[in-house]
Amino acid sequence: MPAKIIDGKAFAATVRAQVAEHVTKLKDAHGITPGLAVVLVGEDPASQVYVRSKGKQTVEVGMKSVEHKLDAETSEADLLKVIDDLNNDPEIHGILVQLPLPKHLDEDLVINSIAPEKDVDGFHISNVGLLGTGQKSMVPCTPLGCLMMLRDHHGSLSGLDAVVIGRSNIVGKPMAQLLLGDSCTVTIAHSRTKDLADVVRRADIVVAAVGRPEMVPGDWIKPGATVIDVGINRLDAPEKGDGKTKLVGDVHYESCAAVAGAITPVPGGVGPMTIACLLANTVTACCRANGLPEPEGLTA
Ligand SMILES: Nc1nc(=O)c2c([nH]1)NC[C@@H]1CN(c3ccc(C(=O)N[C@@H](CCC(=O)O)C(=O)O)cc3)C=[N+]21
Ligand SMILES: [Mg+2]
Repeated sequence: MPAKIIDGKAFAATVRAQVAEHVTKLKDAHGITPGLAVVLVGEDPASQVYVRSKGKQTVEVGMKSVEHKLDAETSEADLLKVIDDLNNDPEIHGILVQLPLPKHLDEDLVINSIAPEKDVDGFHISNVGLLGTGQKSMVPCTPLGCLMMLRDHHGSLSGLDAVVIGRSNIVGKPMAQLLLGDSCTVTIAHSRTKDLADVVRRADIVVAAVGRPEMVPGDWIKPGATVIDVGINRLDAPEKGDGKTKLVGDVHYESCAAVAGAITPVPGGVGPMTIACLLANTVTACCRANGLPEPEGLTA
């Protein structure tokens, strides 16, 4: 039986609708508009496209969107000043500094200068520690989106074998924490893992987040397993015409879809859920800042 395709694009639309509903409530009952600030340093074209689509979706759900575009040579002190102003701005509930930053900036220092309660990426060391100890935190958007899709598909994740391929602070490690929180048996695999194929073959849930195009073949997948593909890799696609490109994930879609029970496509899987969860985190942060009840089902 071919895999069920988990439609992240459609799922993200339902998450945004829930966010929009909560935003309306905050405005009508309390006169509060959640605000999200995105800080982009440098002119990377891919980042600019991505930041624009975040800004557009932020406005569509009724929130305030602020963009700070700083040039590539911005000093660390100037960037920290922008962040400090946003930390102290009562109309801003969420702050995202687009990564990666230009080399001369200390990424850890910059991220840890964001007020933890406004850190809608969930990358601040306080949020990492809170998540790791099962306390209320801001949860990184990509793993949160993956968790929502997994819970929706499986109901309970309790007791399932999960293998996360990739150990980044942005996806792999927080994903493992969330799966552990839902009582999975979790393995984090990476480029040095011995017998990766055999490790992956045990998994009921495979989350691929390595950034290597199509590296997971179908014969690594246990029949019926759920495959969550976090990779977004742009490759040349001469077969589509001169200079054309295509997006592929970290799993080889055709062969994995033939054995998996369910799979997320690229594009239209994890990517749209990441942005939807950014909006969800911003509403959550706004509610916490104002001592109001949080939206249900939009946090871990
Ligand atoms: N502080 C920070 N937080 C981030 O969350 C963050 C970041 N920096 N830097 C860059 C990456 C990248 N990222 C994406 C999110 C959604 C799509 C997305 O929606 N992709 C569409 C396809 C878009 C296309 O066609 O290119 C999809 O998968 O269907 C892509 C990429 C968030 N990032
Ligand atoms: Mg890494």
